[in-house]
Amino acid sequence: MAEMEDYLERHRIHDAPPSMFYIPNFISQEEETYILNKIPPKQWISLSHRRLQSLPARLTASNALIASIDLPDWLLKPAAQRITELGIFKDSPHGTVNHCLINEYLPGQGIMPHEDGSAYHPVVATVSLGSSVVLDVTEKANHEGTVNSDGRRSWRILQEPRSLLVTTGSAYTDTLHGIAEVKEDLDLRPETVANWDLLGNQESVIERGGRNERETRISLTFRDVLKVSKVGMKIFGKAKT
Ligand SMILES: O=C(O)CCC(=O)C(=O)O
Ligand SMILES: [Fe+2]
Repeated sequence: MAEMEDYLERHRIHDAPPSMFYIPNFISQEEETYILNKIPPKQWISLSHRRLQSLPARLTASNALIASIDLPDWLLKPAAQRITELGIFKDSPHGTVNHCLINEYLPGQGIMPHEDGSAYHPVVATVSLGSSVVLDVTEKANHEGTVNSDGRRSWRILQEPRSLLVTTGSAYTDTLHGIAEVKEDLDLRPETVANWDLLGNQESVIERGGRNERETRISLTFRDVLKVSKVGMKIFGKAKT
């Protein structure tokens, strides 16, 4: 247990709001290919700037997960299981993750700055697949000693394929996160990338002159939805008896 805490602590992004953790190569290339091949090709919900899947089900209007089924095995093993082993969900209502949002971004696509909100226990674990991308994190409130022209501090997190990003604490509650709609991320260097020291492959960023040409990226965002109703299951059970 203490070992796992040390492990996580070594992956803390010091130059970011508390608390964010970045683990490169969280899954292997084989595991990445396995997951990508398992994503159901016909269940995408198309939005104007990306497409997504909500597993095991979409949340209701009141943010409840009505789940008669659990997350599928291909999300549980290895990804969700390994995330739970980190201990980051030990204080969450269900002690583990029960929901995964899958987002797909083509080059030039992104997501507007937003917060994930109160439907979830305030921990999100994001596995990145396929392409590197910069996540922009901006504090919500104005703050003294700022660097942004509008008076809010911001940080750039480079998420490499197969990495894990954990967002919790005030990073979850007091910041917005978004992905710019650009085909390449520019000016990536130790001074501009908050998690530079934790990257798995700094060399490839340097070799490309600090440019990241985006390819198709798929993110898996694992969370614990607070409100879970097994009503679907119960009705089914009743009907059978
Ligand atoms: O793709 C990502 O890394 C971010 C996705 C996200 O912010 C969300 O699903 O709420
Ligand atoms: Fe989000």
